[in-house]
Amino acid sequence: QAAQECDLKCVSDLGCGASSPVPMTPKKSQQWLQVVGHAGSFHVGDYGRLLKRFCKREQQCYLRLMKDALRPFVPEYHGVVQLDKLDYNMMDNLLTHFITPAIMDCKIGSRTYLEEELHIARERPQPRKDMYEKMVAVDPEAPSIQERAQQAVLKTRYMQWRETLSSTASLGFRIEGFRKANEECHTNFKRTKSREQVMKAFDSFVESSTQIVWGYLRQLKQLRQVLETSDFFRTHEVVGSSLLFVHDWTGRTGVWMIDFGKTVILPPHLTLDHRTPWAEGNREDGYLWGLDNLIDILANMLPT
Ligand SMILES: O=P(O)(O)O[C@H]1[C@H](O)[C@@H](OP(=O)(O)O)[C@H](OP(=O)(O)O)[C@@H](OP(=O)(O)O)[C@H]1O
Ligand SMILES: Nc1ncnc2c1ncn2[C@@H]1O[C@H](COP(=O)(O)OP(=O)(O)O)[C@@H](O)[C@H]1O
Repeated sequence: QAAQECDLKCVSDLGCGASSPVPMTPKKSQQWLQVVGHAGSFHVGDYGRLLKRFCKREQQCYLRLMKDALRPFVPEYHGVVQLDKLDYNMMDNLLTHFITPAIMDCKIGSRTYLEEELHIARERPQPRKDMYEKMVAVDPEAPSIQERAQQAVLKTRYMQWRETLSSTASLGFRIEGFRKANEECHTNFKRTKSREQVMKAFDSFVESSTQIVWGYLRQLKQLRQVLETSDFFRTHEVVGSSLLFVHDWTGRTGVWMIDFGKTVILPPHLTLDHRTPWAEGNREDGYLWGLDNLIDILANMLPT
């Protein structure tokens, strides 16, 4: 995807107590690649930073995350900046310290739309033609008679269909796409559903390197431990968020949580364990259930 270098105007700093340190990375041309996600949302900044189109919900999450035990597992957040009259959230570019990295985006959780989106779909249904077209491109038989007549589907219906077609519903995560160091890009995982299919895709991503699998497994277990104690995690419905896996030929690995555009704070009386199955109203997102399955699958890729 195209990304461009830019001169920034800082419109708001971190009023959250997080330090805004002296840049550790020199002001030089930065490398960045987008695996999946909305096109045109990002710009590459200086000093190893990345700009993502401003989303208030995501900003609020990053401000809270900068004060939470999860801080080491998310990109460092540097406030809001303006570029060509548009606002952006500025964060660390996670690829900065890798050499020609391989990158994978894994969407975690058993539900990919917010409960509030379900309410809106009921109150003000807005069938979408673009989603109908994406659906029939994968499976011409998928739409119902009514959907076929309208040539349109509701977003929540499309999202549920994507969940059951992939491993989201059965394993609590799905591979969205990856890019290998040799620039090979793989994004055709809409039907990757079984443990065996996921394992095969993962093996291709790490090019059968046991050392890399070990590295990721260690980091995922650390992340799980921290998630189980995090105040942020206990008090938020985390939907549509991904784990970004990055490694390079030196054997270095890194896993970070990204994309908090659909992560919302819960009402004060409610907390989640992220493992209980979702039933409408309980707000559970299956995040830890998915992470448990992911860890189990990676562990099974190692020699016994
Ligand atoms: O992956 P495909 O099948 O193309 O479907 C996409 C993803 O589910 C996006 O979720 P994410 O951003 O988590 O990857 C979602 O964005 P949001 O739900 O975040 O908006 C898009 O909704 P629209 O942006 O409404 O089209 C939807 O079209
Ligand atoms: N902090 C980051 N550092 C490096 N790459 C990133 C970072 N954030 C996002 N990306 C890249 O951009 C892609 C899309 O990011 P995401 O936040 O999920 O966007 P969207 O909300 O449009 O889905 C990721 O798969 C990854 O390749």
